[in-house]
Amino acid sequence: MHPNKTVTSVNSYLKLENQGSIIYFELKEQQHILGRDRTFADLVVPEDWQLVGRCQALLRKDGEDYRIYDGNGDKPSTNGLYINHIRITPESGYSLKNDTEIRIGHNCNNQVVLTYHHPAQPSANNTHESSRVSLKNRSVLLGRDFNATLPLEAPTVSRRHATIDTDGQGRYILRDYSTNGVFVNGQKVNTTAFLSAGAIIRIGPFTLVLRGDELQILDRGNQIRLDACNLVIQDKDKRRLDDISVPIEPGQFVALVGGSGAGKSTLMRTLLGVEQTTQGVVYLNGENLRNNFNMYRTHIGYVPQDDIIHQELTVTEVLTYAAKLRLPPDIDVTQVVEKTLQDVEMSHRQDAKVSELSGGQRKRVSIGVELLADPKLFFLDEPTSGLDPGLDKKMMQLLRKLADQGRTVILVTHATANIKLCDRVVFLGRGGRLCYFGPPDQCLQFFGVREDFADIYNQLEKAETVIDQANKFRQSHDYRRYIDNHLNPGTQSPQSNVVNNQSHGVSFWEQLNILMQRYFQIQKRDRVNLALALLTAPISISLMTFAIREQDPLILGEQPDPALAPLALRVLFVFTCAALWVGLSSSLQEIVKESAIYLRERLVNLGLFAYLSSKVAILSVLAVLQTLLMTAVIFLFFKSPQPELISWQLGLSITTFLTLLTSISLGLFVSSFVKNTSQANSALPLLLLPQFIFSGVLFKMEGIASKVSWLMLSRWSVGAYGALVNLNKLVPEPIKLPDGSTLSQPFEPTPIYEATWSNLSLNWGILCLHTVIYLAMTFYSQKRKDIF
Ligand SMILES: Nc1ncnc2c1ncn2[C@@H]1O[C@H](COP(=O)(O)OP(=O)(O)OP(=O)(O)O)[C@@H](O)[C@H]1O
Repeated sequence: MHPNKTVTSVNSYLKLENQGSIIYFELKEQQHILGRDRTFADLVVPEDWQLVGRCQALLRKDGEDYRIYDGNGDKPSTNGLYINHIRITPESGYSLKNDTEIRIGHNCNNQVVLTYHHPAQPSANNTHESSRVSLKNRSVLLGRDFNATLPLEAPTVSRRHATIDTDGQGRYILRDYSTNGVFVNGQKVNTTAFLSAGAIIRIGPFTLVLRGDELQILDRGNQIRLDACNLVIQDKDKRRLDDISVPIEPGQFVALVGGSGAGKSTLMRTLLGVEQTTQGVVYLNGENLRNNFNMYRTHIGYVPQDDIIHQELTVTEVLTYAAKLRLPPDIDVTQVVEKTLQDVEMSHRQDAKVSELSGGQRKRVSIGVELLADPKLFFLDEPTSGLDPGLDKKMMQLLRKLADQGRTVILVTHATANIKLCDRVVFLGRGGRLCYFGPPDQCLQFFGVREDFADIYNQLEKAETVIDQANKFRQSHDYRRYIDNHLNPGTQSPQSNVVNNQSHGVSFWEQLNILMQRYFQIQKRDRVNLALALLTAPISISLMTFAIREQDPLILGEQPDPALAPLALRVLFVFTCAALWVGLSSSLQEIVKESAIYLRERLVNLGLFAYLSSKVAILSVLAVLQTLLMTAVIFLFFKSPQPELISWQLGLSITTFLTLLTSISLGLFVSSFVKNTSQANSALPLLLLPQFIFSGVLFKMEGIASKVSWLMLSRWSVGAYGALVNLNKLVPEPIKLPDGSTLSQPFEPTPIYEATWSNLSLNWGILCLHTVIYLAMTFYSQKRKDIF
């Protein structure tokens, strides 16, 4: 049969489509071979259809229809045959029914679509969703909207995601209105893009192609296969992954197991695309994952070992904030959250605080957070660690259910009691060696073990045994059956070298608003901490009144008093110390305590600027409240001086607020680089003591010490308080002794406390400068954690 010829036969036939060119083949014989080489094939495609192998597929009559096998039915073809991204093998083949669509090659940018038709049979393809639309002389709307010309239903797609129109010169122009963006030929569209012939458009999980005047859905993204090919990670003196290849089909539930330190987490991070390999590539549906990470970041769910949820929020709040951050603003968040609660079987605990949940329930909520965007590829790092056997079983059953719904689920686990629920087991030995890949039952057989997986761990204790087992597996029939026959090395599509610049999805202001609301809620819920943050400084300052009793240290009395100025300085120093202390304690934990959540959200779409701004904004509000309480106590217990420059109330409030803000910024900076909360706690004395020593209050700053004191915010804070109070004026004139000498003053006037506008603004200005520098360093420190 010839290209584009009308089919009138009642016999079954194949339609092959390659980038818009179509060929038909009638099927009449008991057996056919499809390929590029006439010596093997009777259904011969043109030589320039390079994607089709010389012997691509074998078709054998099977009742009224045919069964198709990859390659020659014995050896697999290079580019493979795929049905819904699942590879058809040479051994078992696939039974064709009328309208079955099979793809040669699995990268949808570069594949031949083979459709089997049998006019006398009912259609096997019972989806009535529209998969193509004409662009001619019309404006086309793409999105979740009910009235969209081409409806694309997925949570990561906006209601009005994009439009395509014709410009005056007959070109098609795409306009992006979405939250999660549009990619054309792998490049993120910046508002508008012209579409060239054959352009590949990615919207959420959907892949579309422009063919002539028609837009076709190539792939709905509801199935993801993963091919890891020859992965090697070699550090200087150590191999962490040793030439690992594994094919993972859509809908499979796969466990990564092995002894401690074998490399399970490393392999998972590599499959997830966040670990750089020395050699080898991970392909998702045939595309290089790392090169296209930006396109896939919203389609991959990842539950790390640490919980990715805030303890202070309720289950519903956790899911609602996560949905608002990750999904388009036009989505019905309540509905999505309700469905997710049902999926993870947590509806009955929706109003409970996360801190009140059991370990297993917390894990379910973390899984729920990741399910919000309905990812088709799902990774979990030890989701059952710390759970009792009953909860372990329940968790594994939940993951099985998720895989049965069409998701590809990959987990690292040490608990093997329920591993039989998995479709595939990846057994790793020390040094990242692949000792087995295949179904769990056959894993036991392969290692000659009856029923306990623990016996395999014992077998693989010695390094030599691991090498022997890895070699044995590579030579085995299982390797050919479960790896060679299914693996697809993928194709490098022309647009695969995309710069992975982070797409922020939800806009900066929306993210800031959501993050501020969430952070405010968390602060509000932590009542004890909030009370301590607000009351510590006022209580400490009021206690000072017992120490100084009846004296009014900030007011110049009628009698010259040589002890007044040092006392005033000590009082002002306590104001500074109190502000410094509470500022640092309010902020030191704030980044490090949620680092697991930050890293996960950052990998999806969290904007760093929005994140830090939300911290600074809420902590500034806290600083305002702290300032109000501190100044109120100071007014209550200390007689107010009459400064010459600015009113005492205003000057005191500004200086206190700036001291708090600067110490908060310093605390955030430290919080951004310490490894855990106990390191953050230990850092507090280390931060405070130099501030005390180099403040210029306890010791006279000379030589190098005076330079160091410039770096101390305490020096500038006391300087500003001193200038306001006019500390120098409190020092009495030097007393002349009868012998003509002068009595040395206990406190010498210094320019640091000079009551001039220039001195006051210098002190305030440098406090602001410190704030800006600490925040910039925090930004940089957080940025360095970025994987891309
Ligand atoms: N970032 C890294 N840089 C260098 N070496 C690393 C890194 N992460 C892990 N390793 C090393 O790689 C090896 C594998 O570690 P990995 O955490 O993947 O093992 P695992 O099988 O997950 O162990 P466990 O079950 O104890 O969590 C270990 O020897 C570990 O010390």
